[in-house]
Amino acid sequence: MHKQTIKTSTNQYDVVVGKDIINHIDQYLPRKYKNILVITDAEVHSLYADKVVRHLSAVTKVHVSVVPAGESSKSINQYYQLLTDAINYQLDRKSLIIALGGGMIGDLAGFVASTYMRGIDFIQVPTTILAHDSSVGGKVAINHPEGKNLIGSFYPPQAVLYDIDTLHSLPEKEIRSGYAEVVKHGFISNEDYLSDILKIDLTKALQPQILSDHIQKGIAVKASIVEQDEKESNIRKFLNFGHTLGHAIESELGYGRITHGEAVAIGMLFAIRVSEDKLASNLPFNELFQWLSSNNYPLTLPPLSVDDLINRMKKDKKSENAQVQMVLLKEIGNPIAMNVDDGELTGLLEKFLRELGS
Ligand SMILES: O=C(O)C(=O)C[C@@H](O)[C@H](O)[C@H](O)COP(=O)(O)O
Repeated sequence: MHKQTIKTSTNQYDVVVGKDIINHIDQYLPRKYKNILVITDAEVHSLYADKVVRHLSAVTKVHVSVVPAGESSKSINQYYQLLTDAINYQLDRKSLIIALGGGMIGDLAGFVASTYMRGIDFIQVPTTILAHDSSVGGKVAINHPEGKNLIGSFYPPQAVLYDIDTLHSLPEKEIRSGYAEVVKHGFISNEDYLSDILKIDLTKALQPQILSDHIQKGIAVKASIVEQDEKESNIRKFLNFGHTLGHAIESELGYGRITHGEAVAIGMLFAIRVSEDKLASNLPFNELFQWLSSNNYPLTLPPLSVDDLINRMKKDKKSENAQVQMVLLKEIGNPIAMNVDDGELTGLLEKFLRELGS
């Protein structure tokens, strides 16, 4: 078992990564909670919810709310329904919400916890590779049809309990989605970590030791950034590498048409092309492209309007005065957040989409 404590200027919590955590979840939770709501999705529910409930109901009252799997559940309607559940289950300020699932569940349940009665405790129990990123750092949110994560808050969990046994039942699409964020952590931190990641073949069974090592390194990269800049006034933006176009693609296509990680993968390729153009950076575009393509990431998109994508990018949270800001790389491990003006962006995006054959 590996434990990392995240310490920011305002709070502190542990991220525990290990095996067989779900089967002993009662031992990881403080006894003080008398009423717990587990929020999960239909797929995770069928795999793990019974276990969680069985282990917790011996010590406390437990309710379960299940939402449909997929990004489209990060909606205002689903959020409202969960608040209604919390009221009906008589959760009070001393109650706990457990987010059992991937990034969508962590974001949605965390946002419910951050707003119900002005904020109650929540714990992240991630079950996907992607959640090594989303469960750490306290960003919680739901989507607006106009843009990803536009409604949200910074609301750190009380703990992250990451049972890596859950990762071995993931469908390929989920493995791809999660690994895009692992690759992102490699690009913004260091060359050795990145080249290690790009050696892995996602189409074959992942070796538990390698997977766990990649995840722990990703969490460490994220932790060190979040500890210095929890509210994203500066270096936390670097964690958004690949997300400016990635989020625009997700919302433009309609949430759930492409996974978050698959969209971020395309976004990282674009950010590399922009870095080459604006910073004359020498980055492994071809190597990343090859790796993505041999691991079956979708790299062509249905026809999308460049103007519409740019309008979406302007709604990104990094934008100021309707100016698109992107995270670029001077080199691997050396990111920078830069404004890119509309004219330049149009030309670069048209060229990039042609290059992808979209
Ligand atoms: O934690 C962060 O900060 C990140 O940017 C990590 C991203 O991978 C994650 O998808 C995050 O939720 C995106 O944040 P947003 O502020 O761009 O919505």
